[in-house]
Amino acid sequence: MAPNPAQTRRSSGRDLREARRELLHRGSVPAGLLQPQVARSWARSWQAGLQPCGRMPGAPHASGAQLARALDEQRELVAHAQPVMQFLAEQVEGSDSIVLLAGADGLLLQAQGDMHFASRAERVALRPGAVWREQYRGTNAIGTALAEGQAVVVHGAEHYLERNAFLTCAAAPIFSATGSLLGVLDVSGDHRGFHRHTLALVRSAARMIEHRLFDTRHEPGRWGGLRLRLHRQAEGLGTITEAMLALRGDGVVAGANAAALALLGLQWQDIGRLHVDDVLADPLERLLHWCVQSPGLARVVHTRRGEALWLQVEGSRMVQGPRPAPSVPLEQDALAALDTGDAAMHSAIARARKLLGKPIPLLLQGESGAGKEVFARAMHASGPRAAKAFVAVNCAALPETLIEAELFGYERGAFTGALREGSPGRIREAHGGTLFLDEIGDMPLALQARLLRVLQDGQVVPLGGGRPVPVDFALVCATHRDLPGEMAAGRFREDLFYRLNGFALRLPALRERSDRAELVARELRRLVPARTLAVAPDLLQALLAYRWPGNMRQLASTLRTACALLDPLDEEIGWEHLADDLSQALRGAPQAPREDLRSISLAAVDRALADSRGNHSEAARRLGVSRNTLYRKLKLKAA
Ligand SMILES: Nc1ncnc2c1ncn2[C@@H]1O[C@H](COP(=O)(O)OP(=O)(O)OP(=O)(O)O)[C@@H](O)[C@H]1O
Repeated sequence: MAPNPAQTRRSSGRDLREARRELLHRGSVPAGLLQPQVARSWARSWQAGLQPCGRMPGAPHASGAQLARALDEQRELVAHAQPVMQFLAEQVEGSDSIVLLAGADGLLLQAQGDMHFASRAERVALRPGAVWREQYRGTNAIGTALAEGQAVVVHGAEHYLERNAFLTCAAAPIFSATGSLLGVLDVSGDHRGFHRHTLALVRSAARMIEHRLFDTRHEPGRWGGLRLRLHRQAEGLGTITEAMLALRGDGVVAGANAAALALLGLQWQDIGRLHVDDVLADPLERLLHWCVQSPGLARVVHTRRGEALWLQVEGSRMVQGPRPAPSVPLEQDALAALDTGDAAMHSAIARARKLLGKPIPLLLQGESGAGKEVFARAMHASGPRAAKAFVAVNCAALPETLIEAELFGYERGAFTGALREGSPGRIREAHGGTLFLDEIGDMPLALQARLLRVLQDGQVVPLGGGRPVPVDFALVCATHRDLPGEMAAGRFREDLFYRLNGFALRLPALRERSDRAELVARELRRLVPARTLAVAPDLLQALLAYRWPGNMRQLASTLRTACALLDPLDEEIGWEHLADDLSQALRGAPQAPREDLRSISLAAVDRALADSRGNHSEAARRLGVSRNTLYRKLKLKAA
């Protein structure tokens, strides 16, 4: 295991004095005198314009009402943290220390422990309501753990502000099941009482909170999917060292704890993307079967890497029951969730829904970042193949030789560098599920011929020979290229085009969508569920008028950055939360075509016609207008 930076040797008093002198003289942190985490934090504190000595710079402090609101918004975290904090306070009793809980914004929410020390801590505002982000208070365990996303000890004069040098603090971040930082748990005390074991204690306590949060959030009945507990030993199941995974009904890994990431070699980015079949050799159907047959029974499973693990699986009735027929749309299935009020999107979703479960290949067109993959995933999750794999292959991202092996698989020893046991290939992995071929327009001609054969024959022949294997999958392809143009230029096979293009759907570019305000609001709710954020009115206007060349991808990343830059008590996103280049682009933004009455009414006509399968009487009825009015509008449209 890699040594934890927080546990390596602490700097001596001389090192720290020397480092501080250098910082004040040269304005940079000297190498080698400080622990790496502390050195990085000193550099950030200096860059934030903080002076190590002298008067304390201004730092925000929540009013009673603001603190009460923060406690209410984060009540789940606070409720689960409380008993753990009490346990921790008992462990450090008599050591002149207090236990603190801070939110992800550095706002201290709760304190427990030694009242005598608490009154000393009050003098440096180490109490609920104060904000301990690094930018206000320099290097400190809470702020530094938040900035680094790691457990950290900040001892004595390692604190950037000299006034905090009487403290020794150990803090560990608390993560949600999807990897977002929920807060920090901290033990702060008099620096003379420093104990090497405090950090390990705080880290275990943070794991306990994560474990409790995970467990209750994914309780069968409350969570509609499966909850998996995994451990190398049967006795480890049910303890806080167990790995936990939450699976959606379609098998996508929707949540994990840190132990699961370590045990299964996953990363936070994999959550929401990986299917359990990519992780475990035992397929989803088997897990579902066990869940019904003997929930909670410990069994042995194998990971894709071949390791044997003990597993307990539990799930709600919803997962165990038969899936609803695809023709009965659920109120809020994944496709419905994409319908945020734009007419073109609504019509695309309505038409896509009719294709679910039918053997018609779909060709998704739209600009880069418009959400084609998100749309394809939503179709998969809303259709009858949801329990099987969704396999996405980006044809532009791999060199020709690799795509061939990646897609069609290979026999053992087929080429140098191949896995000894061979590989089934992505097409076979999609068997029963959905194969999503992104950037299909970039597929090399030779592979187009092979793909065509697979689609015609319904079987795949692995590289290096071997017997053909029958495959059955729903096919969704996406491209932002003009395929007819590519065909005319001889870069795309016509016969393949007609095979792929069972039905073409074009997703609108973001600038064409009339639901941009709703998309902004939804994304903010998703990013910061605990707070109600507003956007400054002039900024909102600029966001809505901007052309968004990167579409949803660019909008989502802009809002993510803005939320990261918010101060803890901010309730509004303003220009200061945007990167300079985007601010500039927004201020000089050429306006997107305004949503005028004519285009709104024509979009409504399109939508009504799509919903009524082109039946004019039905469409007129849906619109609440006469057939003559509808014909007039259609004439206007054609003009
Ligand atoms: N409806 C949506 N709501 C919120 N975010 C979305 C939505 N659709 C897409 N996004 C965001 O945009 C990003 C890009 O989406 P996606 O990969 O589906 O686009 P794409 O059209 O397939 O892009 P490319 O052509 O470049 O592969 C996603 O990672 C997601 O963050």
